Amino acid sequence: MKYISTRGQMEPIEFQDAVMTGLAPDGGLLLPQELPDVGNKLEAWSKLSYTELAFEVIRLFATDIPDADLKQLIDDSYATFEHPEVCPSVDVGDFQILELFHGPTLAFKDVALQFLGNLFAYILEKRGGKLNILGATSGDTGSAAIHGVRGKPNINIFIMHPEGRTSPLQEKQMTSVLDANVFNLAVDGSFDDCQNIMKTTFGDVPFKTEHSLGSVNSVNWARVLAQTVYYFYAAFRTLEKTGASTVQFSVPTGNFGDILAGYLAQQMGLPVSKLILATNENDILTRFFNTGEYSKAQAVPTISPSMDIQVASNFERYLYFKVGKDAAKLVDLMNDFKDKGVLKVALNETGVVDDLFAAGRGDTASTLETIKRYKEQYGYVLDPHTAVGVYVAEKFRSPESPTICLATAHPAKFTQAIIDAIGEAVHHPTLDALEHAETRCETIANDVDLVKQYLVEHI
Ligand SMILES: Cc1ncc(COP(=O)(O)O)c(C=O)c1O
Ligand SMILES: N[C@@H](CCOP(=O)(O)O)C(=O)O
Repeated sequence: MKYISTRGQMEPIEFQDAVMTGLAPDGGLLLPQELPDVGNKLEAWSKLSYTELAFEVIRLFATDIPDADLKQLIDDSYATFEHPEVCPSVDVGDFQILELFHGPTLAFKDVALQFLGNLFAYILEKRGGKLNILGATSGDTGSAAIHGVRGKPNINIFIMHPEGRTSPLQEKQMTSVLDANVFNLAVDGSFDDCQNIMKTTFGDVPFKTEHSLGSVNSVNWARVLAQTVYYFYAAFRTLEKTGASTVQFSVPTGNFGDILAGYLAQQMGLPVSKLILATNENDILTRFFNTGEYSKAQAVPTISPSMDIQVASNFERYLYFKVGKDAAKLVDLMNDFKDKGVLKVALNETGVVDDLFAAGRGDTASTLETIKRYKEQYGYVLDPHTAVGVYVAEKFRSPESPTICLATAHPAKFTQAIIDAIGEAVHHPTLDALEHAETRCETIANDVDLVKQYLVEHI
């Protein structure tokens, strides 16, 4: 399996090169040349454990890693999860809640980043050399990535977060990791600013090459790939439980990485009838799927801070499929967005961009109300991001197709929102243990050159 850039200006490369490259040199995102059709494998796959399934899915894409090595990488990566099923689903009201928060940092990011951390170490051990990771986070990628690579030889990790715009516990999870290879930078700006600094730095190809920069964000193909696995796993559990022939997924969305993984699973043959895209007040993606217009806005802080994003990195991968894999058309659209702050696609005959998607937004009041209602009716506490997904899913219930709502983080990470919703905090021992932890973090202006200078001084 070889990888190409959405912008068409790169020779195809192998999986391990794709993992180390992160963002393509032409500024595009990497995708496999072809997606495999796995329709005839689904029945056999439905009987596998999570790690067995991860092996079968990932080996179709990681064709330059020997099977025995890949199996070991996967087993090591998911041994750190506290639930034996890795990503279990539970019945809550009308929905299946897919709990993706049983990894070390209590968010869905661990599913891919435990694997990616081990994959980086594996590739560096085989090839030699060093890797300097530059990442941007609105709260969860940062700590999951840091926990995936802390203390690993020949890897440094530099994570930028928007100062004061993550939850206090999310910040503590990152800044309390004191390993010498971990650097936290609090940027005076939004997550979009952090992501822009990251992509601009990667866009300076000589600088990126000289300093061996790599990516842990969903820019990295391996992130999206590892996330496709739980769509298959959860669909199998729900299909066998309900006897339905299709499922729908509701996904709280910011950078469009998680829902893209669902889209790819559907394109590969998983019977998904609908992908319900849910945003908070930062609703560029909801507006796009409902109107065909993807137009820039300033991100505002909300109680689901990890989704406070108005430029969605992986949207470019979806758009590439939407324009029929025509790189030139994709580049024109991305240039429109860069130059005019807006890009437009035509609506179909049913008046939407894509019948596979249904999109909606939840605001602060509806998020708090949903958390409260689910606690009162079902004794289940949703985190604020998951609550946005559940709230929007309620509008798109289907009698034939059961809905799986992705629970992307543990509620204990968002103390204030949970107190505001149900009047008391929920706890998790991993987070309680951080109460008196020492922290280390530097503040920095929203300035690409300053970040580059910081990298040069600390690599
Ligand atoms: C808890 C949580 N939910 C949802 C999201 C949105 O996921 P994505 O950015 O892949 O759309 C994020 C951030 O990525 C997150 O941390
Ligand atoms: N919500 C994310 C933002 C970064 O997304 P990624 O999927 O591209 O890493 C976060 O928690 O940092």
